[in-house]
Order: sequence, then structure tokens, then C-alpha cells
Amino acid sequence: MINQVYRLVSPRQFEITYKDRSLQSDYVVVRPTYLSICAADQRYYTGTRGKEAMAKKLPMALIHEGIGKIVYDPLNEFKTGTPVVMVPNTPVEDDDVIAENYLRSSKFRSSGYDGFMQDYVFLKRDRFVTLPEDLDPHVSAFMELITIAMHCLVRFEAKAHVRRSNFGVWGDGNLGYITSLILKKRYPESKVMIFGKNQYKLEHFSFVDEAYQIDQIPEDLQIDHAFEAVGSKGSQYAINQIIDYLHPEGTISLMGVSEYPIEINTRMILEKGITVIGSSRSGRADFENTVEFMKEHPEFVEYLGTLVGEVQVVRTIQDINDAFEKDLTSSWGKTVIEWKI
Ligand SMILES: NC(=O)C1=CN([C@@H]2O[C@H](COP(=O)(O)OP(=O)(O)OC[C@H]3O[C@@H](n4cnc5c(N)ncnc54)[C@H](OP(=O)(O)O)[C@@H]3O)[C@@H](O)[C@H]2O)C=CC1
Ligand SMILES: O=C(CO)[C@H](O)[C@H](O)COP(=O)(O)O
Ligand SMILES: [Zn+2]
Repeated sequence: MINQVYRLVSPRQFEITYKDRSLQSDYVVVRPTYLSICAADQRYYTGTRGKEAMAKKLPMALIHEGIGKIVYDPLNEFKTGTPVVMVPNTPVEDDDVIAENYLRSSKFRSSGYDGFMQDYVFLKRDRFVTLPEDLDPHVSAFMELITIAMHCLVRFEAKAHVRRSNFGVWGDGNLGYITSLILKKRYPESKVMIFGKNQYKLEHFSFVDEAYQIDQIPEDLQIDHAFEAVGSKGSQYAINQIIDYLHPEGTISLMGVSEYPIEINTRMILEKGITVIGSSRSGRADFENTVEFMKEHPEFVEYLGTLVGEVQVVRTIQDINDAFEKDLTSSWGKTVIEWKI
């Protein structure tokens, strides 16, 4: 069959590529239904990812957050129409110690490999997780971003000391919201504090114990462990502020992506014995955990509904551009795409 792949060829410019794919293979064929735009996709769309990376990774189909429905399974294990969430990381080797998303050989969709903007996505049997029929599709569209926070928490729990009476989350955007929400669900007795730049965004965080604008933090405040969900140049300011407010021997879990190296106060990291935990992307196990968590906690899914921002129906290439442009001007939440092309 001929599959149409919608690739970014240069900033703000998409083109259709036609790829011949055989159905006589090991792949399960999924028709994407709902997608969502990540900050990483926007860096490619706008060209802010940097000249070298753009030259190396384009042309490619964007989007690594999305759900779909199975349209063909050569082994007939899954019924046509089964809803699934797609796993963008694609490992090519196993390792007993290093997780699939940290193996340098793994391929990640929409970062050098074609993402989900295709008529059909051909997936190995372990690269999707089935979903309950009644899970909100607008929230499920950005489930990959939820797995990022889940994965970060798994790493935190494996590495941090056991005093967890309060947590600080820096970043009043999508990832900060999801991370604070998961922390509050997981540690209902602990104090969860959000630190952000925008009062109107902080007002969405109704479930946290305390919300602070970053220029109005009480001087004597101290936190056991911190999570950074800011990214870009802002993460430099956030990380250094975290270092100032963190108790000795606390952890800082870093999730924000910076295009350029940033300066951080290593002297105080040493003096306070701080552990910095880097966390990037996620693997199949994180998707399984996230789906289970969402099934068990319907109120968690309801809170995540607050993050559904623009919902754009995409039928043409022009609609793809419109969705990315609208996302750039949106002041809160995730842009969800109804993929009808
Ligand atoms: N590690 C991983 O695997 C993943 C990382 N990411 C990265 O996480 C980062 C956040 O993504 P996302 O939540 O979608 O982006 P958002 O833009 O929604 O969130 C970032 C928020 O941080 C705010 N902010 C800026 N400076 C500070 C500061 N000093 N202290 C506290 N808050 C601040 C921003 O405010 P304002 O807009 O006013 O500047 C914004 O509201 C990005 O870098 C993204 O690429 C995303 C997915 C996966
Ligand atoms: O968003 C992400 C995962 O959900 C990662 O931040 C993204 O994959 C980083 O990739 P790139 O190096 O292409 O910016
Ligand atoms: Zn992402």
C-alpha cells in the first residue's frame, strides 16, 4: 500500500512523501486519531532547534504524542478499531541496566525519525498500549507527556532519600501541571508547591498546597525535593533558584530541555550534597503504568482536562500549519489535533 507521510522540510513548510509499505510484515498498522503538539515539535517547526540539528534531522514527520486505532494486525491478535496509545521511542537493542529511552541507539519519533503525522503508522507489537474505550481522547492525545512525568517520578523514587514531606515544582506550564498533579496523587500527605512566572497560569493549579510567583518566594522556605519543568534559558534561573531553596541532600529532577548549555551554581550543589537527576523521554513500561494510573484515577483524568487547549481538526496541509501557528499564540494548555487528513 502507499502511505502518505506529512514531513516538515524546512521551518513552517510541510510536504507529502509517498512511501510504499507492505502489509505482509511484523508491523501492526495504526490510524492516528488524536495528536498533540510538544514544545520539541515547535522548536523544529519554527526552526529554533538550531541550524545543525535542523540540517541533520529534516525532512521528518513531526509529533510524538498521539493515539490511534488499529486498522490491521497480520496476526489477528488485536481487533480492528482497538484504541491504542503509540510509543514514540523505538529501541533496537536490549540492555539489563540502561532503560530503552537512554540507549544511544534508540530511535525517537519526530527527533530524526518520522513521527505520527502519517496516514498510517506501522508499529512493532510492543510499540503501543491498548486503551479503554471510554478514556477521554483529548487528554489521551498528550498521554506521552504524562508518561514523561511518570518516568521522572520512577527515577526520583529510585534515587532520592526518604524524607518527602514537601516538593517544589518549577514551571507553571503543561509539564509542571502534570508533575504537580501526579505528586499530589502519589503523596497526598506531602505538601506540593508550584513555582511559576504567571499568576493566571498558577490559578489553574487548584489542587496544590501552595503556589508562588518566582519573585515572591518567602526567604525562609525550604524544600525536600524539586522538579524542574521550565526548559530553555528560563531553566537556568529556575535551577539556581531551586539550589537556593533546597534542603541539603535533596534531589533536583530536571526535565526542561535547553537548546544551549546553561550556567548553574555547582559550588552550592557540592556544598549541599545535592543529587541532580536528568530525565528524558519514556519507554513502554511508563506507558503501561500511565494507562493503569488513568484507569484507576478518573479524577486525575478530569484534572488533566484543564490542559486541553486549542482543538484543531486537520484535513489539509494548510490545517497542519494553522494548528502549529495557533499553538504558538495559545497562552495555556496543549493543542490537540483531530487527525482527519
Ligand atoms: N524531559 C523530557 O522528556 C521532556 C521535556 N519537555 C520539556 O519540558 C519543558 C516544559 O514543557 P511544557 O510544560 O510543555 O512548556 P510550557 O511552556 O508549557 O511550560 C514552561 C513554563 O515555565 C514557565 N517559566 C519560565 N521561566 C520560569 C522560571 N524561572 N520558574 C518557573 N517557571 C518558569 C513558563 O512561563 P512563560 O511562558 O511565561 O515563560 C511556562 O509557563 C520544555 O523545555 C519541553 O521541551 C517536554 C516533554 C518531554
Ligand atoms: O519532548 C520530548 C519527549 O517527549 C523530548 O524533549 C524530545 O524528544 C527532545 O528531542 P529533541 O532532541 O529532538 O529536541
Ligand atoms: Zn515531547
